[in-house]
Amino acid sequence: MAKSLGHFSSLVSFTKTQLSRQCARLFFRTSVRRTVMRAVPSILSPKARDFSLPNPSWGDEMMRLYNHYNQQGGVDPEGGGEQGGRWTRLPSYNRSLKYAIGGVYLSKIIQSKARLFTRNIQQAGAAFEYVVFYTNDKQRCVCVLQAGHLLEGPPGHVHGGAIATMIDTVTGSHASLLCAPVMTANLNVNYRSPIPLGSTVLIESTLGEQEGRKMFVSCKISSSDGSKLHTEATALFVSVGVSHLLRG
Ligand SMILES: CCCCCCCCCC(=O)SCCNC(=O)CCNC(=O)[C@H](O)C(C)(C)COP(=O)(O)OP(=O)(O)OC[C@H]1O[C@@H](n2cnc3c(N)ncnc32)[C@H](O)[C@@H]1OP(=O)(O)O
Repeated sequence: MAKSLGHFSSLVSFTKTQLSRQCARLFFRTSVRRTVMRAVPSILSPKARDFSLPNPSWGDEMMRLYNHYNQQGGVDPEGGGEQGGRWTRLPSYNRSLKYAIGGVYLSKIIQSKARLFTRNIQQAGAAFEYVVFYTNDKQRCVCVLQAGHLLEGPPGHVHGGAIATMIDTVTGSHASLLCAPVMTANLNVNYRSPIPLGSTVLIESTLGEQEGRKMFVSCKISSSDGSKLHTEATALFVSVGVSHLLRG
């Protein structure tokens, strides 16, 4: 009797062990399958969100200027000829890496949590809402910026660091159009009049001299009707090899 009870209890414990192993295997397989099923479409997805397209947070002035530059080839009201006078919208992603060939895939593998400073706020309209256009000859860029409430510096006005960030972004995007990758070597900013929080302004970037790897760019920020000058800046960009970025 004692012997058969012993057999029974060892059979029960054997069955329990088998069952728990089977369950563990099943759970592992299911959870791995679930993880893979979730990850694969995102890794294979060829599309990155383009942040420079309108969203519901864009106000009337932002939309008016977006349409002005985007529609009908966005003919430059100041002229500049057929070649230089038409505007093309620059797409905008939340990582610089996504601009490279295969970058959308790479960005999911390399430092996958990294995000471009100006495109990392979840709430639309809270910080930097902007779109950049460039002329066909790539000599000029214009950015329409709507400055959200999270960019406050002095009460009711935009933080100087946020303004410098946008100047770096626009002139940097401009220089990148000509020779990527580039890094900012020098940035000089003159703040002439404060930018009201929530307002829409124009950031204009003009290509200056190019000397070897160096690109000089000038920039100004003005009110959307052009009546007030807010900021003037100059920047120097140096084109670098990819190895410079990997070295850190
Ligand atoms: C599409 C994506 C959209 C996103 C746009 C966002 C744009 C954001 C851009 C950034 O914010 S980059 C981050 C801030 N910048 C840095 O962290 C750069 C740090 N500095 C460096 O990595 C190097 O110093 C630099 C790449 C700028 C230059 O190093 P190099 O070893 O490649 O060049 P080198 O020092 O030999 O200098 C090359 C030329 O530039 C000149 N140069 C370099 N730094 C300078 C400087 N600070 N002022 C004036 N000239 C400078 C230098 O004199 C020389 O002139 P010459 O060829 O005539 O001799």
